[in-house]
Amino acid sequence: MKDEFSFIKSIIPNHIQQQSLRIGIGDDAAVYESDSSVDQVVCVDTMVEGIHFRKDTMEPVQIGRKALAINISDLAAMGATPRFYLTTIAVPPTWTEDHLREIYRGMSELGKQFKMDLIGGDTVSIEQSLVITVTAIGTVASGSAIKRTSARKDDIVFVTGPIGGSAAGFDLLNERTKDGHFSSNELSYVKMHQEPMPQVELGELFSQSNQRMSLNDISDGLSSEIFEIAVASNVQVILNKAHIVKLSPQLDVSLEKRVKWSLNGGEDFQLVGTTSAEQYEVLQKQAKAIGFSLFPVGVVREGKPAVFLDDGDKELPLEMGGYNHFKRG
Ligand SMILES: Nc1ncnc2c1ncn2[C@@H]1O[C@H](COP(=O)(O)OP(=O)(O)O)[C@@H](O)[C@H]1O
Ligand SMILES: Cc1ncc(C[n+]2csc(CCOP(=O)(O)OP(=O)(O)O)c2C)c(N)n1
Ligand SMILES: [Mg+2]
Ligand SMILES: [Mg+2]
Ligand SMILES: [Mg+2]
Repeated sequence: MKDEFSFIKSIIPNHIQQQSLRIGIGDDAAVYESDSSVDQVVCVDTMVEGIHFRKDTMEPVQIGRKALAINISDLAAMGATPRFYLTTIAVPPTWTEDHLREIYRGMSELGKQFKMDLIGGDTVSIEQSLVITVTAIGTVASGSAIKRTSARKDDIVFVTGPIGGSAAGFDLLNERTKDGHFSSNELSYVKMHQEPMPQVELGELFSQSNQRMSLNDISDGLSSEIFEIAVASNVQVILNKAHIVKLSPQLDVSLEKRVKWSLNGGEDFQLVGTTSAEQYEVLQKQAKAIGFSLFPVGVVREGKPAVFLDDGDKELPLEMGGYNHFKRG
């Protein structure tokens, strides 16, 4: 990158999507109108070269897209509608301005899909690895955000799509890199890793339903995300192994590996939630009406917070094997 200021100028969006924006990129801070009928929902997540992506696992356009997607996913997990985002980028000398523009193109394309405006950020230099931090802002009807604390005994535990696909794709990328040859089945998992799709429409459906439910998005792995719900709600969760196998990557590897990907792989960015059996049926119908589906993976019961895996014969306590930044092995 030759010049910070010309770079910033080059990434200013030409069009805005949100009518409430008063001041976007170009002043000391962004300003948007707020509305007392909604609650503001804000989150931030960072992606670091070497930890979340490498040049041989993802194209720059996919890195940008994913940096925004993982934040939109956190908004979806609260039931919010995405509105704005801010992007901070720390750039080492090994990344060209063309690469950076591709990163911003990835963000802008996904942003457009969800009617989000880029309203600010920061650009700095760094010695070694590229770091991208995105702050996302959304809104939800006042008092309707969906929390992790609302699981109750006898709830159904569900996910919104396949799980473990991102980890399977990452394994394939480690084996062959992004330029390797993949069958169309393999490529579908590689894409789950490189281009995860946040489940905004379902999040919105859940918050609009105004029913009791708990919700989380799957960044670290199903086992660890459902454990967070169990702890927050003070309940136990029993996951059904046969159900999880059905949602796991359909690749010619051992069943053990497929289950491990699904439980501990992470970066699926599907939603995991719990709600009463009655409400589950209603939500399933509403989800199908907008082209989505819910998949049952377990049940909630009373007890000291813990997660078990039921293999049909017995219940095994689940070791928390999801991704942990300070326990990578
Ligand atoms: N360094 C930090 N400083 C302040 N809050 C943090 C920090 N890291 C994480 N959090 C907060 O801790 C909670 C859990 O974070 P995290 O596990 O990263 O959530 P998620 O998986 O949804 O991104 C969130 O409320 C997040 O905002
Ligand atoms: C090069 C590389 N190594 C490892 C992974 C796997 N990985 C990195 S971070 C992560 C978990 C999710 O990231 P985190 O920063 O914990 O997101 P958050 O929980 O804050 O949403 C996983 C599975 C990857 N995507 N790329
Ligand atoms: Mg986070
Ligand atoms: Mg989350
Ligand atoms: Mg995490």
